Amino acid sequence: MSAETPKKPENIVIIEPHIARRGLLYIISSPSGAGKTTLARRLLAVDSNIEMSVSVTTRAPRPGERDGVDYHFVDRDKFEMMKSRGELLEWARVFDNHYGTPRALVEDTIHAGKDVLFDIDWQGAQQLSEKLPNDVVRVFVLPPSGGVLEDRLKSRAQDSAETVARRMAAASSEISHWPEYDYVIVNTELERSVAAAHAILTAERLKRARLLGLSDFVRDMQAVL
Ligand SMILES: Nc1ncnc2c1ncn2[C@@H]1O[C@H](COP(=O)(O)OP(=O)(O)OP(=O)(O)O)[C@@H](O)[C@H]1O
Ligand SMILES: Nc1nc2c(ncn2[C@@H]2O[C@H](COP(=O)(O)O)[C@@H](O)[C@H]2O)c(=O)[nH]1
Repeated sequence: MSAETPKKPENIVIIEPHIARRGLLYIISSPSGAGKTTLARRLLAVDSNIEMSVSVTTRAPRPGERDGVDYHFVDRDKFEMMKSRGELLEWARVFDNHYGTPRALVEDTIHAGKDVLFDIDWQGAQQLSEKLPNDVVRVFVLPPSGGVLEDRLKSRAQDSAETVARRMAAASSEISHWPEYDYVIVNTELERSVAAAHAILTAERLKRARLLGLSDFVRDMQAVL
């Protein structure tokens, strides 16, 4: 031990209580291009106890997108089959394509004691909120302005001019759903947005109603006081 390292007093025991907690479903929505995918990736990088829900979609892959990583790319028949078999927890048509959340990964992740992160639109957020009202945490991401939103869609350089125009035309209607969310992040500076998204996750994990093992923990403590 170096001279600078303070010595831990012998009579102090650091207790790290393991208190059982309900897993949460962390939903990020935004108008296309506001930055939710970027934010979601950064959140996964700073927190190892949350897993991404990889959606199925009938949309064609963008350059660089990988099947099974960014999405499960499926045709319309496969999508409909998954729907009819009850394999999707929620689904929606967005910009002429179909998107859905595979149920199995969400259930497996929750059972494994981890939280699940969703990059889904307002329709999906509504469906999950109806099915699991106590487990969802909903975050809406706004761009700093309409002009910045358009710049981001264009500078991403992965969609045609027509696609960018269609997404901009839908932006106002999508933004109108912000009051349905628990939190709103204006994504101006990415680092601040990542910090805000992580702060929300940390605080939501500490909510008393989610700490299933808290009563036992407190009772055991009181028993020896
Ligand atoms: N805070 C930020 N500052 C500058 N650029 C950003 C910021 N956040 C995201 N971007 C950039 O904006 C573009 C759009 O971001 P992203 O793809 O994450 O949006 P999205 O909301 O997931 O869009 P979509 O719904 O179409 O998938 C990307 O090029 C990304 O690098
Ligand atoms: N309801 C759902 N919406 C989803 C899902 N996966 C993605 N999305 C949303 O679709 C749009 C377009 O996404 P893009 O990758 O084509 O730009 C965007 O708002 C996503 O959040 C899903 O499983 N369910």
